[in-house]
Amino acid sequence: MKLAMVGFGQAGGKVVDKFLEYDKKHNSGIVRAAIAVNTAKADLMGLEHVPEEKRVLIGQSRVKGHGVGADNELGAEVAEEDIDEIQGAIDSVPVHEVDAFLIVAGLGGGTGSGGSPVLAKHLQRIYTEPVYGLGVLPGSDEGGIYTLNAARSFQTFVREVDNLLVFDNDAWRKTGESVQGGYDEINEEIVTRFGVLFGAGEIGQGGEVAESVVDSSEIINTLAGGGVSTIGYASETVETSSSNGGLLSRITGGDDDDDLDSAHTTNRITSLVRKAALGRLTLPCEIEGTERALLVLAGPPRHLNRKGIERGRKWIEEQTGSMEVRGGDYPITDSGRVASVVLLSGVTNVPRIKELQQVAIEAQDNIDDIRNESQDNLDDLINDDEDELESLF
Ligand SMILES: Nc1nc2c(ncn2[C@@H]2O[C@H](COP(=O)(O)OP(=O)(O)OP(=O)(O)O)[C@@H](O)[C@H]2O)c(=O)[nH]1
Repeated sequence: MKLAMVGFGQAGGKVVDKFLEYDKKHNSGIVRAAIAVNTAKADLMGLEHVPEEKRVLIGQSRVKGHGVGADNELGAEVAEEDIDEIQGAIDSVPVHEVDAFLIVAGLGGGTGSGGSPVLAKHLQRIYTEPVYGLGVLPGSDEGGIYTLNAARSFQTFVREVDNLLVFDNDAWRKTGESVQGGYDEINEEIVTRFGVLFGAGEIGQGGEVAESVVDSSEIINTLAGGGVSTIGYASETVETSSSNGGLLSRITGGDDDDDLDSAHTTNRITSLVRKAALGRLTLPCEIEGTERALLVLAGPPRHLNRKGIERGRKWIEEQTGSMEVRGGDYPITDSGRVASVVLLSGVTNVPRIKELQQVAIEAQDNIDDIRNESQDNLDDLINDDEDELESLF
């Protein structure tokens, strides 16, 4: 699936930068275009892979390249005022070659949290391609203003996009460690999960044709209908071998050894599907009640089979109660792993979202206290930021 990605704010920019790195490394061809938008000049300068001409600094007249300091109302205003500058960068994207837009942002800050819904609304008005969001929720130790921003942004973002894929930093920080310490690992996790999902169906030249192909339309159909999505992932190392059975032998079957292999392969797949769906999801939730799901099995073709995928698919149907579960494979010949990705779309029973909604309601009452507390933090942040900028120029 070919995407035009827009990283909005610091977290969004870093994740899109990482997607580009992943794309180069795996030759997966999912990032057809990448743009980074920010109010902080230093954040844009810190990116490694997004081309310089695709880095858009907005709000210069308001915040002079220093960021909006977790003020997401200001983030939204600035995005509206400078939407033409963002559109200017999007104008150079061959939109007819992309399957969808993906706007990536941390929902706890100011720029991405406020600006992403504004951009989503704008893109929906101009283009016919679906517009998805990848929203990162803050760690619960980050403070009231981050939670409040996330609560508000989430509500607006989910309304403006065709589907909001969510990653919860809070569920991914290591015990006893603040989330700030571990962004590299977390971003790796995000990119691996979404990379396998979006990479399915994008088989490069000379690649294997999948036995039951997952293509862009299956991903789009699973995400259609809106709401919130989460992703489960599990993988296992497998022995690599040059004696690759290939498509024909997988269809025609083989001798007894092959039957044994095939049973083993089927069992491995079904166990990986369970691990993915029942293990840590990008947004932890009850999987029962999920509206639609997609199962992707990625890895060397000889370690994938239709029977395993079919069993895995049926098992997900039983667990979720959904009648709309798709499944297929994503052959990667030279991979040393078999990975299972489960996309659960339209999830409803999500404790973290209920908590955020509660926060948004309570916050209406004590917004001034939170803002005052955050103003002190903001003053410190701006001082740090200025020191950082001075050292860069
Ligand atoms: N997963 C992940 N989360 C991040 C990263 N950087 C920041 N965050 C999270 O994103 C939120 C802050 O958003 P940022 O993207 O830093 O803020 P911003 O959109 O640039 O807005 P301002 O800095 O307020 O102008 C916090 O909840 C952080 O936990 C990152 O590299 N990876």
